[in-house]
Amino acid sequence: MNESPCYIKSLPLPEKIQQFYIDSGIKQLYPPQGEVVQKGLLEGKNTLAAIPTASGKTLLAELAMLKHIIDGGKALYIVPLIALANEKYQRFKEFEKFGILTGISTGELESKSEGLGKNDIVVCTSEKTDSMLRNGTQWLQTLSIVVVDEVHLLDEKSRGPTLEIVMTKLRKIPNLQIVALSATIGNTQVLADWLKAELTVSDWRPTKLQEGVVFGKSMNFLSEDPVIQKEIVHDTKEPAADVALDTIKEGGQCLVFESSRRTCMAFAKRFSNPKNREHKQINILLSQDEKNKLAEISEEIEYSSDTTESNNLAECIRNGVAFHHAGLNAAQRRLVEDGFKENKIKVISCTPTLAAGLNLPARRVVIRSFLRYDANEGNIPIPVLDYKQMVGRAGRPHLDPYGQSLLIAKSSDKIDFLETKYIHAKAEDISSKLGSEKALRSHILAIISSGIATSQKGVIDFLSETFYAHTSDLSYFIETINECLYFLEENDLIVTDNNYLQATPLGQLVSRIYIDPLTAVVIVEDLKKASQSNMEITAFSLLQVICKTPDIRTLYLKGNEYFENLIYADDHKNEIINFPDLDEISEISAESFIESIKNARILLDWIEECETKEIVENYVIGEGDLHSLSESASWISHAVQRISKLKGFDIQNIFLEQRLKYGASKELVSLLSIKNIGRKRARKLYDNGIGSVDKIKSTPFSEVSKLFGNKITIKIFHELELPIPSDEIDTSPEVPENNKKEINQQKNLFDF
Ligand SMILES: Nc1ncnc2c1ncn2[C@@H]1O[C@H](COP(=O)(O)OP(=O)(O)OP(=O)(O)O)[C@@H](O)[C@H]1O
Repeated sequence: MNESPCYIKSLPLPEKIQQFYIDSGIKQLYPPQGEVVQKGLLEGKNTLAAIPTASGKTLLAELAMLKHIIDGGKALYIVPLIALANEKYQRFKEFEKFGILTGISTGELESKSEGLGKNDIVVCTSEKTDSMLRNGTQWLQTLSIVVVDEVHLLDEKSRGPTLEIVMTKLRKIPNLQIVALSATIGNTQVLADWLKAELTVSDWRPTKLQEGVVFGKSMNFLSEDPVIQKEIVHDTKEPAADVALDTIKEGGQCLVFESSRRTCMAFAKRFSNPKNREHKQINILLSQDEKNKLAEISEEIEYSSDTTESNNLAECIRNGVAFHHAGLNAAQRRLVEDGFKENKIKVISCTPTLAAGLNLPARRVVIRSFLRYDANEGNIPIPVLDYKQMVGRAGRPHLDPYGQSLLIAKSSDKIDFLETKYIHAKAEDISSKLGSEKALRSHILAIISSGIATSQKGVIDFLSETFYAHTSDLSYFIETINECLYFLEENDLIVTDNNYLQATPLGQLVSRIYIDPLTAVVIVEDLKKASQSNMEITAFSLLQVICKTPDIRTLYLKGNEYFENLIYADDHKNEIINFPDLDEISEISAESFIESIKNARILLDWIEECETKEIVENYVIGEGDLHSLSESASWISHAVQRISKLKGFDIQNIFLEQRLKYGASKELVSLLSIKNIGRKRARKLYDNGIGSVDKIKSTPFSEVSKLFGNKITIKIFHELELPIPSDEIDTSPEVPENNKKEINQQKNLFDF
């Protein structure tokens, strides 16, 4: 391979684009980037780049996409997470100055999103891409390049199969170039063979990474030859805290990875307790200016919510350490991430979700425990791939001379173990997770519904092109495919006529609205039963059906919640459509029934306008949990409505979809259609006799502004195209306090 440097100036791109990169400090490509270009990235060749975090994968994608667009093509950039989609979208929007348009879509799983096609680059999650493919979105067929970010996530049980199917479908577009970006994994060559791609594997990084183990008062960087040892000056009796303090002292930032939410918050709390040594020492290390900046973030966190967890987070940040996990609401997560990016927050105690993609580099990364809890297997060691993703966050390009990562050894004999198990270990092979019936049934229905396959052979032929088929035994696969076809036919989702397969109207709907066929089966069964009986269907009845479906990631039962919810279920027997005989069913089924009761109760409280603080504290859940539960329930309630209509069930519309989205009662639904009105403002309007959009239209500006102040009222009047008295414009008093909280609340809800 040619080792000579590859300059931006030498790339086949217009001068103004070359200059854009040079002005941003990128004059020449990093060696692995150069290798990828040399192997044909800009000549349209399929490419698999398996190179470490922060070594410039995004730049490769940009160069390839720009080349296509200059030549009249169109690009799709697929990401695994919404947060990552936003990050990439913001970046690609910088190309607007060259007349290159970027669009983003992460939600609305039933829409064709034809409007997105006007863009040159579209950033989407794999689920959104799959839904557009199912709905026959035309512009997808005009793509000339697809970039798949974090392609190693093919290995992930919940989302990998969708990514795999999306890639298999997209590969059928003629002359499409696929650029797949991956972390370093074991079987890159196998993946490259599947993609018919040129492969570049490298462990080169722009900033060197020293990987080590802490034992006692000593940091031992074992990846170095000779091994580098460094004594830790601080002494809090907590090695991870000592390393964090040492990092701050050196002017750096530190990420501390914990294995659970509980330990993640506990670590941050120890730092924030004025009685503890950690806090005393961090207090000395931070300057007054730094403390002021932390206090500002802390105030914003307090503003974003009034839950105890939010107050705890605010308190921790005020005292120098943040925590970050999926239970936080979206505004809080963003405040912590931005605070860290801006170098205001020096230490984040986090769960591994933070390592999954977002560009949050730190001088040091500490992994406090290499164990992770698994519901089936108990505490198990994390995979090397996850370890590499976490430690890969260490070292900020252009800012740090090197990055350092540290595992904690609790005893001296663990040092060798950790060295072999992680530091010198190669990441595992990835494997397809498409082989299960759960993963396959939804995609098989979609293939049939969209006409990709019209026979069993057609289904098998299509699936023979997947990564699963490329790497596994087909006979077992075919058996599972046949079981799925049987399931779909049994449940009226497909029909077979002389070997000709066709989706029924129900099957077509299920595929388009993007739900698991089993979800549809549960809904149909329960709605049928309900419509045949005389029972009164309440919001709780439908919420319980929704919470039984496999598309809802329910919140688990804790402690003695089983019995408490069993009693509740018994008291509300009349409202439950399908009350199983708990003595006759398995323990697991009984538990999941009771779990559906708990989750339905949470959602009922939400749509009955209980305060968020009250809900999260009563059920001991995070705000983020509540929002993702209500978001997914809102999506399934849409499915309930559509299926009910299609099948002609006589179920009264109780507006669950909108109510779940905003957490509001039925009488507020019409007000919630206005952009700046959420649950609290709608309630205020309603209680003041302004209970509908028409009523707002007939209410004087001054009356509405008494409730919300001028600024918000102007926004509402603007949206409704109502005249605003000229003397009211911009003489506004500030928005009342709880309304500000509501703004954040709404933002969060749309953010998942
Ligand atoms: N050839 C280069 N010369 C100088 N800086 C570069 C070069 N390539 C990329 N960078 C810079 O390095 C940083 C990391 O690059 P980038 O975000 O593309 O990495 P990545 O591999 O996509 O990271 P991650 O896996 O974390 O998403 C960015 O600030 C980028 O501008």
